[in-house]
Amino acid sequence: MAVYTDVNENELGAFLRAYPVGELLSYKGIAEGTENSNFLVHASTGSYILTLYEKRVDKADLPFFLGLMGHLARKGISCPLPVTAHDGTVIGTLAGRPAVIITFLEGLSLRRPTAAHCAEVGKALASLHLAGQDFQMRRPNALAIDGWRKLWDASRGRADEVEPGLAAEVDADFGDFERNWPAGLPKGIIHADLFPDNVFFLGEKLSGLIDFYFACDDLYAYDVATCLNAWCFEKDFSFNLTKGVALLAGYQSVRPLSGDEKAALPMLARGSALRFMLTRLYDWLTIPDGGLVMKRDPTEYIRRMRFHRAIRSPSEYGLT
Ligand SMILES: Nc1ncnc2c1ncn2[C@@H]1O[C@H](COP(=O)(O)OP(=O)(O)O)[C@@H](O)[C@H]1O
Ligand SMILES: N[C@@H](CCOP(=O)(O)O)C(=O)O
Repeated sequence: MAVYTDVNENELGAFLRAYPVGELLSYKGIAEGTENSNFLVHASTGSYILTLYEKRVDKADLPFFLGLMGHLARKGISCPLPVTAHDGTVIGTLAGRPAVIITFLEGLSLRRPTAAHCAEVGKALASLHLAGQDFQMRRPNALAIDGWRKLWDASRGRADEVEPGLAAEVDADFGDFERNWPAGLPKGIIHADLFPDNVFFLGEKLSGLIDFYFACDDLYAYDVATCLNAWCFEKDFSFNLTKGVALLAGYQSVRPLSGDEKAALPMLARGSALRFMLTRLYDWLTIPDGGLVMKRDPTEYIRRMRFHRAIRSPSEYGLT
């Protein structure tokens, strides 16, 4: 459920008059998504997405996220383009929330991606990394190790309720990450949340990337590791090597990974699994059942953490 704030027809009609989108024809709330309220808007010039930013997005980050989407769209990445209002601004106010209009992308997100889809995602991720290289704004990753530590401090006391032994397991992991997190690898703009719900396809062809609200500066190979976690595991938590081979080959057909990046993949994939386990665990323990925020199962990412801990060589992900 992702309509936390309701919008009435009159206020939306007035809001839209500030943008070059024509007259409001119809609109409806979009159930998918987690963080913000989203609406599909039909106006006389076409379809748009209206996003109202809710409290978990830091308003100070909006110029970075929206500037990045504009930059990537202009460089040929298929992602939403924020619409500029008649007065030259992009961010307006609607129903008391910061609000924007972005272009609508055609396509569907997939519940069961195939290896062919994984190859497309790998290519798109590498193209995004290259296209972001000359983006001028910077945003440190709020969910790097220090951010993980804050989430863990808030959740550790109840972690064993979710999985007995989890507190000790994650404590040991933190020691490892703090000593061995890779330094000196290529970095730049990363998406940081390129999960299947944020990628659209038309058949086997990738048609768009959305949801740049975790984008930041971090290691490119960390973004690759996040995609391995999000795209290449099956429902039974087994790693699908065919999908790993496809995703990594797709990525490397656009941006080859260095030897150091390849060697770091097991540590990065473990770290990324911990990062998503922690945000899920925090939500699981702090958000009341029946609330508006959709809670995701942290144990799916505990399984991935264990898988990566047992990896002996990056070739086990499908690197050749
Ligand atoms: N530019 C877009 N074009 C088409 N649909 C979109 C677009 N942006 C968002 N959506 C729809 O809105 C949903 C939620 O968007 P998302 O950015 O993932 O929200 P949240 O940040 O709240 O998770 C998506 O799953 C998709 O259905
Ligand atoms: N991809 C994250 C949750 C973030 O949700 P999104 O709707 O903003 O992509 C996870 O799976 O934990």
